[in-house]
Order: sequence, then C-alpha cells, then structure tokens
Amino acid sequence: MLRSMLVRSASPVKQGLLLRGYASESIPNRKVVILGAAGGIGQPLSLLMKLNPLVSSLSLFDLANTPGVAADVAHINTRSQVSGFMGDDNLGKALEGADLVIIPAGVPRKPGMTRDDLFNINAGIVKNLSIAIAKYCPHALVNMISNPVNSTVPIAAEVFKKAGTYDEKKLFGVTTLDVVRAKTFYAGKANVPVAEVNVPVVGGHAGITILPLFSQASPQANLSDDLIKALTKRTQDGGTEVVEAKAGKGSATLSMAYAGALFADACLRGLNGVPDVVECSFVQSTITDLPFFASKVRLGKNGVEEVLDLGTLSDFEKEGLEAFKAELKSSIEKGVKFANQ
Ligand SMILES: NC(=O)C1=CN([C@@H]2O[C@H](COP(=O)(O)OP(=O)(O)OC[C@H]3O[C@@H](n4cnc5c(N)ncnc54)[C@H](O)[C@@H]3O)[C@@H](O)[C@H]2O)C=CC1
Ligand SMILES: O=C([O-])CC(=O)C(=O)O
Repeated sequence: MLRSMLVRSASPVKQGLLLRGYASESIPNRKVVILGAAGGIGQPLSLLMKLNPLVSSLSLFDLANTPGVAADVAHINTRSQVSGFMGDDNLGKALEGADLVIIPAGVPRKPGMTRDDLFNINAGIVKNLSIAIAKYCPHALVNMISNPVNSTVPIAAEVFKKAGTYDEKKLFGVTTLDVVRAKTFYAGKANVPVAEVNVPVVGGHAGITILPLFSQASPQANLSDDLIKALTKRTQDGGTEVVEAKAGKGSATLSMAYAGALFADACLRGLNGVPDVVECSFVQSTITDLPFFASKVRLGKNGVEEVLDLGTLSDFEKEGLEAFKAELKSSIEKGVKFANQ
C-alpha cells in the first residue's frame, strides 16, 4: 500500500493508473481531515496522507501550530491541496465536506500510566470534536486514534446518537498498530518474510483487551505455546514498551502514523468501491456480547460492510477473550456514561 502512496508522479491520472484495484483513470475526490495534526502522530500522519494519491483535499486542524505544518506539507508535489486551520473558531471550516476524519487529538501517556489514565483529559476533547463532526460533516467516516480507544469510540457514538447523526458503519477505533506490531513480532520469531504475514488482532486497544490471534496467523509456523504466550504479551504491551523507551517524551507516534495511514487508506479504498478491503478495527459489533469489539471488518462504499466473526480460537485465545471481557465492558460503559452526563 505504501508503495502506491509513494508513487513519484504528481499527476493524479498517472498515479491512478498505478493504483491497485482501480480500473479507470478517474479517482474520486476525497477530503481527509486530521484533528490534532500538529502533534506527535499528527505531523507524520499529515505527511503520509499527503503522499496518498486517493486524497484530493487534506485539511489539517489543531489548536496551535497548524499553519506551519500545513505550509510545510503543502510543498510536496502530490495530488492533494492542503489547508491548515488553527483554533476552535476554525474547526467547522476544517471539517466541512469531509469524507474521512482522523482523530489523533489528545494527550499521550507517560511511564507508569495506563491508557485509561488519559480518560479525564481526552474524553472531553473527543466529545467536543465529535459534536463538531456531527454538525459539520455528519456523513464522514471517523477514525478514532485518541486513547483510551475502548472508551473514546463509545463517547463519539453517544454524541452522534444525541445529534441524530449516528451511523454505526462510519465509526472506527483505530487498532491497526496492534496488527502492525503482531505482524512484526511474529515474523521475527516465525522466521518468515514480514511482508507476507497476516495476524488478526481482536478485542480492544488496551493491555489484555488486545488479543492477537496467532493461531490464525499466516504463513503458519510451528511455534511453541511459550513462544505464542510471549508474542501475545509483547503485542499487548507494545504501547508500554514505546512509552518506557521514550521515557516521558510521549508514546508511539511514527509507527502509529504509519498504522493510521494504512487504515485511512483502507477506508478510502472501501469508499471508492475497491472490493475485498479487510482490516481489523474496533467497531459496533454483535459478534460477542459486547457492544463494541475489534475484529476483521470488510470496508465498503458506506464504511463497514461486514463485521467478520472471530473464526476458530485456540484454547489460549478463548481464555484470553474471557479474561478481558469485563474490563472492556466497563471501559465502554465509562465512555457511554461520560457522553451522557
Ligand atoms: N490508537 C492507537 O493505537 C494509538 C493512540 N495514541 C493516542 O493518540 C493521541 C495523540 O498522541 P500524540 O500525537 O503522541 O500526542 P501529542 O500531544 O504529541 O499531540 C496531540 C495533539 O492534539 C492536539 N489537541 C489537543 N486538544 C485538541 C483539540 N481539542 N482539537 C484539536 N487538537 C487538539 C494538541 O495540540 C497536540 O498537537 C494520544 O491520546 C495517544 O494516547 C497513540 C498511539 C497509538
Ligand atoms: O500505548 C500508548 O499509550 C499509545 C498506544 O495506544 C499504543 O502505542 O498502542
């Protein structure tokens, strides 16, 4: 996918000819908005979205510093027109006409914190941004990156319900970084080319709620139970590994920008009618008894086309699933309660 994002030509038609899944020369116009665009994730994500030939308009919003980021990114000779918007007074202008809104706005963790410790600050930020989305671009797809994802997605859903704009097919918690990590760690231990690896990651996006399904990994490798346990733990703790390594200077930004760009690209391909676009995401779901759940999702012209079921789980994975259900349920309820206060 990144190969298609990095095509050298600035001509959309020429780029379109090189794009996987596109039969005709015309690529639809798509406006992508990044809320929190001047932040640690926001800046590299802005760069990666500027490289994506599916984007015709890139709107960068933050409370401060967006003019500089926008001016910088705008000089790159790719298809999209870039605009920068700063401050809440300009949020509406940033959002109008959006096809896809990506939200990495909010504070990151410091060592010793859980993602839930971010709730007190980020819940309010996400609530306000969701109110604006409901008002200015109610039909846009929303990719929620801000943590705790297990609560911020339900917050956005409740805000949209209150505004009468909720479409469960259009709201996504971005869990792609868990998949990216699971693929990287698995490839290292299974000794297979990382580019060929697929690993579904289900559940949620915090600690034990992150459940990589290595029993369904491809290519298959004969890994011991102990190794599977260790890989599972490393995937669950991947965010903390980065938080500790950054020692107070934030959490994953570059790998998250990569993962966010991958997921946004999948959403855009789905919107554009490219068939068989499947990614894991935290969405409204009926595949378990929890109202939101991350699993493989087929993306289409209206967002979620199908939430795929979990498939066959190993005993270890079944135990993992049961072990986190109560935590995920309570994080979801916390978000719902906050939004309705
Ligand atoms: N879903 C995932 O897999 C991941 C999620 N994250 C989460 O992403 C969020 C952002 O992380 P970083 O970019 O590292 O943080 P950061 O602090 O570097 O950047 C956040 C940006 O959001 C902006 N912001 C704050 N309130 C805003 C508002 N009301 N409207 C618009 N912009 C606003 C800030 O000005 C700042 O530029 C955190 O909550 C972090 O936990 C981080 C990594 C992975
Ligand atoms: O760990 C964090 O706080 C950021 C995050 O969600 C991740 O890197 O997966």
